[in-house]
Amino acid sequence: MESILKTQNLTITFGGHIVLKEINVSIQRNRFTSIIGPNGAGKTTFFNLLSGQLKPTQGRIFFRDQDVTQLSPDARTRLGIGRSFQITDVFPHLTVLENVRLAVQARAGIHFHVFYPKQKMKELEDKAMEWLKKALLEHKKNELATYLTHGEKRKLEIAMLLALETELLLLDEPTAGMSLEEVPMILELIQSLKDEQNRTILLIEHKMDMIRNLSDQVLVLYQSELLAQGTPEEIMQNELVQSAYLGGDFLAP
Ligand SMILES: Nc1ncnc2c1ncn2[C@@H]1O[C@H](COP(=O)(O)OP(=O)(O)OP(=O)(O)O)[C@@H](O)[C@H]1O
Repeated sequence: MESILKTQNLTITFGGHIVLKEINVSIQRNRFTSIIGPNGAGKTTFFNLLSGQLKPTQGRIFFRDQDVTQLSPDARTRLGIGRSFQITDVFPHLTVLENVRLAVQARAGIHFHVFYPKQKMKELEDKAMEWLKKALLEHKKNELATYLTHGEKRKLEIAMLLALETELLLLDEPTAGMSLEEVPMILELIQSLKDEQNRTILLIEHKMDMIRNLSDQVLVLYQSELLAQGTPEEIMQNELVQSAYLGGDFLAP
């Protein structure tokens, strides 16, 4: 199995407090990998290191065998590491389509001009519509982003991420803060991305039951360390994982 991303002894400390300690993982190309663990385990920090928002205290990150440890977030996006946008990155007073079009423009490296040729603008919008369709949000294309429900905003973030056309997608708890009715639509979207089998997806999630059917591989972070990695079945049966979560709802079906 071909690996697309590797970390080597990845470690970060904040003011003497170790948040991640010597994390060694290998992420398989075109596979779906979930990262689970309790609050404060270091999951988001791990993503921040992969996307370049943070630099490690020690250790290295390799993407397609290239050492990217010191590269900026933009340089990593250009190489193919895409991090999901946060709701705060969305322009609230632009429409859904305009937000995605801006991501398409960013990907194409085109800056906005007042006299932008009409035909070119149409091409960008057509491309943006493709991503909106994929994110199951085309019916909201003319809605101002500010009026979307929380779940729809998360779908918009994913549409903007898809518009960057990166090979690796980093999704940080896309269902966080959603109402129960909204969760299935995001799971459906993630499942459809997985079904295309041409992307490598890394997903952070709190609960095992959410990702059991989606994941090829699961990484468990616990108290700053990689506690276990394996298939969902292996993780469910792993004694270390079971004892770490004894009494918690983490392994609940
Ligand atoms: N920039 C920072 N400065 C200081 N401490 C930080 C910083 N970023 C994260 N931490 C600390 O690192 C630890 C891990 O945080 P992180 O957000 O990565 O955990 P998490 O597993 O994503 O948790 P959650 O599931 O609650 O989102 C926490 O104790 C947090 O306070």
